[in-house]
Amino acid sequence: MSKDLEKIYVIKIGGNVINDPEKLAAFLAKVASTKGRKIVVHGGGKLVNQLADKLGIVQQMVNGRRITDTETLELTAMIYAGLINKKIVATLQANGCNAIGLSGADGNSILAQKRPVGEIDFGWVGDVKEINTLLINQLLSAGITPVFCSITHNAQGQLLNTNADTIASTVATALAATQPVRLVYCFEKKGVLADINDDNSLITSINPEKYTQLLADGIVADGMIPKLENAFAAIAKGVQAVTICNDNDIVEILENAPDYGTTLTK
Ligand SMILES: Nc1ncnc2c1ncn2[C@@H]1O[C@H](COP(=O)(O)OP(=O)(O)O)[C@@H](O)[C@H]1O
Ligand SMILES: CC(=O)N[C@@H](CCC(=O)OP(=O)(O)O)C(=O)O
Repeated sequence: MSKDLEKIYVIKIGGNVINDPEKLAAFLAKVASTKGRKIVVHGGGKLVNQLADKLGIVQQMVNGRRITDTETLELTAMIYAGLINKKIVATLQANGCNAIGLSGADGNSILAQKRPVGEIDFGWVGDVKEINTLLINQLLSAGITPVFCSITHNAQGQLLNTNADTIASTVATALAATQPVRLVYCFEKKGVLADINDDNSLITSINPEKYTQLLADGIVADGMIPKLENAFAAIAKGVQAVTICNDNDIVEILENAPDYGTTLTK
């Protein structure tokens, strides 16, 4: 891999920030101002929870992943691939960043397969099989920022719901085979915290051994579990750097300012 290649940033934004219009607008303005090749990834699980509640569709999460029945799949596709994706793209456009919104079906960008039924039947949840790096690289070369939502497809007409942290990790990993990639998970907290209620308890660095301990001690839970699993998978498969940080700090993180966020190490 040539060291001269310009780094690609894969930036994932979390559901709580998406649900706060002011925070989301401020974050996207910062992303738009970032020079170089970048990819945005989003889910929007919090908004789906709120709407499902209003519609009386009971939701169930297991290890941070949504059990996706047919009604839930339709709701998630409408919200992730529709409203949220288009709002993010429109806001990037308003900030002078030419972006294009994609589900995994668009341009066959992310091919997935339905998760096999094991101990738990996750329903229409997709595990990623293949990333169309050719298409992504063509878009990046044309100066366009791809914006991926967390809906994928199986190439047989079936949409699937895939965790957005997994999309970010697998896109970053696929691109890292040929060029340097930096993966940044942005959410509403300062990073991984030793005490979830204390923003001053930032854990600055985590390796797999420390993760095992944090998990056993119940310090990381819920949506932080798939985030960390995906972060470590990316590091193990060649992504240069992975950080979990606050949405407010994205510029500082991309400029490598010290003391921001949690850095993952091998
Ligand atoms: N140790 C921890 N530090 C920070 N957040 C944690 C921790 N353990 C669990 N969490 C939870 O993980 C959530 C992030 O995962 P998730 O709900 O999937 O959000 P996102 O949409 O940002 O991916 C945080 O909002 C927080 O409630
Ligand atoms: C299978 C699965 O769990 N899919 C996720 C996709 C959205 C997501 O990951 O959204 P956040 O990034 O906001 O958490 C879900 O429906 O919640």
